[in-house]
Amino acid sequence: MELIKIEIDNLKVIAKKIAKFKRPFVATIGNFDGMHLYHQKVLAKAKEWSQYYDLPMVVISFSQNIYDYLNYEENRITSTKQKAEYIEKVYESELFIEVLTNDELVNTPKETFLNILKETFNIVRVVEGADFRFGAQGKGTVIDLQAVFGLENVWVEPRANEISSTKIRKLLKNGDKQAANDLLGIKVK
Ligand SMILES: Cc1cc2nc3c(=O)[nH]c(=O)nc-3n(C[C@H](O)[C@H](O)[C@H](O)COP(=O)(O)O)c2cc1C
Ligand SMILES: Nc1ncnc2c1ncn2[C@@H]1O[C@H](COP(=O)(O)OP(=O)(O)OP(=O)(O)O)[C@@H](O)[C@H]1O
Repeated sequence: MELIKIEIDNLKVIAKKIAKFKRPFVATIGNFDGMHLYHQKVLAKAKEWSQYYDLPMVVISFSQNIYDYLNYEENRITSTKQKAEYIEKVYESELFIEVLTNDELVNTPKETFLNILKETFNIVRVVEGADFRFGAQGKGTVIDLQAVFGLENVWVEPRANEISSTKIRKLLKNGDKQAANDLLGIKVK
């Protein structure tokens, strides 16, 4: 698996780095902090589509959770290195992209982000949970993904409210490591 770190406003460099893959991608995008059970569900579906349609898989993540960036906080459970190792080992993804979280990313309108996914990354299928948000102020939703990629090319995993990275961070803050690790793919030591 290749790990590429990019900045969202450097499209020419991104295009150059992606060009060697030649074929369109199945993508999933998100923080995937901790790889909890529903992250695993989303990633497994992306893998399944990648195999079924014979397309390479790309996981797009961010150097920092945008919420943390905006609030000058650091609540990460898992490092990029741990995430990349897990995605390579368990899902054999061809590509892992880490987008630098900066003001340019946060202010990228949803239309621009969609255009980058389609034109620069050559993504044709996307897998996300129902509450996935993207673009400035988190205005983009899975409906926007469906409008651009086609209804049949976007898998929407129903939201299971009992599990989120936010809830797991709270468990860890309260010292309940066992309960957190029961939900996490990448265990906390
Ligand atoms: C280009 C881009 C810009 C974003 N801008 C914001 C933002 O301004 N405010 C915000 O709360 N979240 C923003 N988000 C983050 C999303 O709300 C979301 O946290 C992230 O994409 C992961 O998806 P999920 O946590 O909804 O599953 C942005 C995401 C992307 C990809
Ligand atoms: N409980 C869940 N049920 C279904 N899909 C989920 C669930 N949690 C995350 N996902 C999906 O996994 C992908 C990556 O999610 P991401 O890590 O960005 O957010 P998150 O786990 O909801 O984190 P947070 O709780 O910090 O918002 C997204 O498509 C998201 O919708």
